[in-house]
Amino acid sequence: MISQILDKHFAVIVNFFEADHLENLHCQIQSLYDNDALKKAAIGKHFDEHIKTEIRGDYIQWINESSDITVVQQFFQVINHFVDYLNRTCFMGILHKEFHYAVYPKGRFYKRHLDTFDNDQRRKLSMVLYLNKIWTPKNGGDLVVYTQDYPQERAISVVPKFGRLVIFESSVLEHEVKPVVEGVRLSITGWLKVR
Ligand SMILES: O=C(O)CCC(=O)C(=O)O
Ligand SMILES: [Fe+2]
Repeated sequence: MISQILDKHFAVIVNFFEADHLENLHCQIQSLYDNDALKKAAIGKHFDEHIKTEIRGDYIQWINESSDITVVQQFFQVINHFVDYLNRTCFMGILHKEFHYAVYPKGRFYKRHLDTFDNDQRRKLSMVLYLNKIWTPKNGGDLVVYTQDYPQERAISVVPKFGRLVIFESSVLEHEVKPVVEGVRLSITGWLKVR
């Protein structure tokens, strides 16, 4: 997996989280959505930040390690273990992380973009964990990652199936979320950061 990230800047992993943990995370995000607890996502950083539904239409809620919700604590235990591993074996120097729940209702998308900002390059790895119980290509909402294969880029589509974890280099790979055709697309998205 690590060699895939280093070679191709990109990896798709299953079984990173245990089945009952995924189940609990699914219930948590579903109930937040059902209770209208998520906010429209913005674009940019600080003074640049604004909401633009024509670029990005998801609803989010940031989560953090000091949460008193057990499933969230467990989530960060797995992430911390992974960060330790990356820092020990690949000397990645990851010091910080940020994660949020994300929900894309029908018709919503996120146009092609990079996860780093002009005024902030600290994001090293992007991670997306999909939490849709039933999802087929007909539901839409594919993640499309644009690889930089010379001489022509390649578009790789990932169907956001339950339990899949996508990891890619934040400053290297442009990507987009295709419009959701049917259903509600649930995920946790986050970044491992240096400094
Ligand atoms: O949900 C996904 O598949 C990707 C989301 C994304 O690109 C982002 O939030 O920056
Ligand atoms: Fe992104």
